Amino acid sequence: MATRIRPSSKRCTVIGGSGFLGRHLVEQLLVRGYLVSVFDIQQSYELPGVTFHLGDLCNKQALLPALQGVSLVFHCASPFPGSDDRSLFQRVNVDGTGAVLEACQEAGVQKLVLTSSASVVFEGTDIKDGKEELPYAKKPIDYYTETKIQQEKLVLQACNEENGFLTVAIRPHGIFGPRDPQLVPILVDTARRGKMKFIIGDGSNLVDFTFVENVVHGLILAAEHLRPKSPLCGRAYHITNDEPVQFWDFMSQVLMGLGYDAPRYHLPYWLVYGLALLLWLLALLLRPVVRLRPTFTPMRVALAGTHHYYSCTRAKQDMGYRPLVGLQEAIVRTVESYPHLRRGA
Ligand SMILES: NC(=O)C1=CN([C@@H]2O[C@H](COP(=O)(O)OP(=O)(O)OC[C@H]3O[C@@H](n4cnc5c(N)ncnc54)[C@H](OP(=O)(O)O)[C@@H]3O)[C@@H](O)[C@H]2O)C=CC1
Ligand SMILES: CC(C)CCC[C@@H](C)[C@H]1CC[C@H]2C3=C(CC[C@]12C)[C@@]1(C)CCC(=O)C[C@@H]1CC3
Repeated sequence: MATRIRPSSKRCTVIGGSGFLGRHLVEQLLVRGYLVSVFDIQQSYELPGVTFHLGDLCNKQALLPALQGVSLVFHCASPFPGSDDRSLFQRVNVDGTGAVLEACQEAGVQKLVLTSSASVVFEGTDIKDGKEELPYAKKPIDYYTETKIQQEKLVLQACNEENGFLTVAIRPHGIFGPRDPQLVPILVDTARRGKMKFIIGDGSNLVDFTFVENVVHGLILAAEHLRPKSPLCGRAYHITNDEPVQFWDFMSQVLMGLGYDAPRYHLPYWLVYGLALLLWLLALLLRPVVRLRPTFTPMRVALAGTHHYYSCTRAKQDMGYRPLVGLQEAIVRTVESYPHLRRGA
């Protein structure tokens, strides 16, 4: 029988630690004195003191060596949300999370902090100051959301104080910041192709965009407040910048900060949503012949044209969460971090 290394409370593993959020988390954990290992399907950087374990999280045997002697695990891995590959989402977010749970328990891990998403309650219609009590989306808007719901349920149900295995889910919304491969790059690419001229709807819809360092702070607070009998056990927490902003104002600030024109002309929401739906169906039908990747997916149009902002009161009460970086400073720091995406660069 393999000998189990005694877990140290400052030793942790970040699954998905090569990704955007995961790498910011790793960097902050090091600053706060943690010993960090990364488990990921790829290695995107090197940092002194960080051990990388490469493998697929769906493979429990591959995970086990990365969890030896570790008391705390952060799970931040997921396929790209814009993908249309249903079986990949099912395999990684659902079956893979099952493997993570089994491996954690087998290795004697005491705490698992999942990065879920506030989108688990989003059905494409307005959410204003949404609390964690909102029911999961009955008709999830895409495969990403569908499998993030199942993933969160699996993780929260696995919380078992008697067995000494505690779990909590953090639900960020619209993460942005330096090195984000999604929000700013997609926005700039759309602008460079001349498709960022239109505002979907009347432009007054409020949303949450959350600076990556605030999400990291929420994840670490969650880990540190997750103890036997604490209110965090088996619960979900919204983490936002606590400063809802008009979607199109935010987009315009980022675009103008990088030297692009802000969108000006309005298009009716339902028209654009209907077109996005048609395009999505067409892409599905043509998939055996050609792989179309529409920029304006139904999910993105819904996110661009509705209110979706969430209350983080529960996180404030139970773990003393406050955003560390305000929205304006976060936008400036983000824009400055993308010199290569500036107009004309
Ligand atoms: N970005 C956002 O706005 C939001 C993100 N989230 C959640 O935050 C988490 C982190 O997201 P983010 O940092 O943006 O995503 P990234 O894609 O940047 O990071 C995810 C990492 O996980 C890796 N990965 C994917 N599949 C596997 C696998 N089977 N085994 C091991 N590693 C794997 C990825 O590798 P590769 O790149 O090669 O696939 C990547 O390195 C996710 O759980 C996401 O659902 C929640 C709310 C908002
Ligand atoms: C083309 C434009 C209409 C929109 C360009 C920006 C979008 C790429 C982003 C705006 C809101 C973002 C967002 C996510 C991904 C990137 C955006 C669609 C998520 C879907 C990422 C994963 C989540 O868990 C929820 C996020 C909500 C906001």
